[in-house]
Amino acid sequence: MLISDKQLARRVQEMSVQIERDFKGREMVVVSLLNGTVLFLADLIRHLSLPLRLDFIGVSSYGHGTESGDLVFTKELRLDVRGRDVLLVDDILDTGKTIHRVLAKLKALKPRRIKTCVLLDKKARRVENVQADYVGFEIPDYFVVGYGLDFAERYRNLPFVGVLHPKIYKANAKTKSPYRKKK
Ligand SMILES: O=P(O)(O)OC[C@H]1O[C@H](OP(=O)(O)OP(=O)(O)O)[C@H](O)[C@@H]1O
Ligand code: HPA
Repeated sequence: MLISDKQLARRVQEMSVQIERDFKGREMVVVSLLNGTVLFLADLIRHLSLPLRLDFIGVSSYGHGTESGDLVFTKELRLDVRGRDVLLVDDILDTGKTIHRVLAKLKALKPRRIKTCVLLDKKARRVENVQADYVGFEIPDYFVVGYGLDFAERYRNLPFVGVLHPKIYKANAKTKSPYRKKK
């Protein structure tokens, strides 16, 4: 275990206080990235008493491995963010490729401002020059799972953040993809 459920709860509450302060007086649009943000997002927004709208972008690049691959958008944003204050939420900032691409997409929609919020920041593997405005925890270079984060779509339901033992992903390298084949 790297981060306990109690540590997560405390930090998420602290992050919400910071966000409330910065977004006061404006209705924000929370844009959350699927699928990894499910638990973090649910805990974060229940602490926010500001008016907000919520939408999702589906984006995936890790598939059933531990390395970033081609980025695939699985769901597009439906809300209009032009002139709006956007809070972009993701579970982890790792290489930075996901947030970098999503930020470019969002900026093209002309919001008033975009603030980024991530639960975990793994600086060691960064390849894109991106930083988040709100960070829950900086973590070392481990492949982590739990509290929404997966390995091959498993472990998202763990209530804590844990480090995946390398023997799990090494053994899994030869196993079948969990995804449906494209027709
Ligand atoms: O900074 P990066 O190296 O781009 O990695 C971060 C992204 O990787 C994970 O998504 P993934 O592709 O695993 O999809 P998921 O959210 O469905 O798990 C995670 O949820 C982030 O969105
Ligand atoms: O460490 C990680 N764990 C799960 N998903 C991820 N996506 C990027 N880095 C990670």
